[in-house]
Amino acid sequence: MNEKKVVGEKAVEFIKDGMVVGLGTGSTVYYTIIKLGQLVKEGLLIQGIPTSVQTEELAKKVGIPLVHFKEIEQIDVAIDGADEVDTHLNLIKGGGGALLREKIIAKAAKTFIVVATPSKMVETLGAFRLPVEVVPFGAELTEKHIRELGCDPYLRQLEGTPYKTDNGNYIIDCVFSEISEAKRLEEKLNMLPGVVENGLFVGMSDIVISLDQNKDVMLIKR
Ligand SMILES: O=C(CO)[C@H](O)[C@H](O)COP(=O)(O)O
Repeated sequence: MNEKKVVGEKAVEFIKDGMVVGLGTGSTVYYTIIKLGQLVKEGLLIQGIPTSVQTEELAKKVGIPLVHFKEIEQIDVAIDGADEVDTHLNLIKGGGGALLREKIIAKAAKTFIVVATPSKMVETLGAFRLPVEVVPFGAELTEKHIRELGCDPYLRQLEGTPYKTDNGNYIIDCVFSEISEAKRLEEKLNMLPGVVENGLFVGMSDIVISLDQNKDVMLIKR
């Protein structure tokens, strides 16, 4: 069973004609986007807003019409994956480096749906390294300040050089053994000069689509 495909495709059931849809990034929401492309070919009328260059290219390839922020009044539904989902439906995101655009779009959406295989479901956030997007200027200093919040920070690398996001920034992946106060940490990180955004999504998810112990689709609502 392809779990990512099952949960990813389930999300399209929430999409109706006329909606503006935030399109997330990653290998789970990939299946949502492919399925939406099929439905568009069959006559579904939607407009998409991608959260990354990678998703923009995929959406164009499968024929989902895209729209710019200035042309819309609201985003009806945003669908995205996650790296961890806790029991309060708080998330760590950004494993694919798209956390800033993902958070902007999730925040703007009336309904934010997360597609997550059971391996992403955790009691407490923190086993996955928390991605923090920082501006390149003074990144060494920003990293030092992040370390002072109690984590081991690692500047993300790609082929021997610092990984760059679609926004031209760096990602610092932070090992916190356990994140007990996610909202407080989210705020503390974002108050540091040089930090653009971090991958904690607290109180943002409306629905999480996953699988139960029998591998049946499960909807968890806030
Ligand atoms: O936050 C993300 C990208 O920035 C992804 O949604 C997250 O990494 C999950 O990806 P995948 O579905 O490939 O496991």
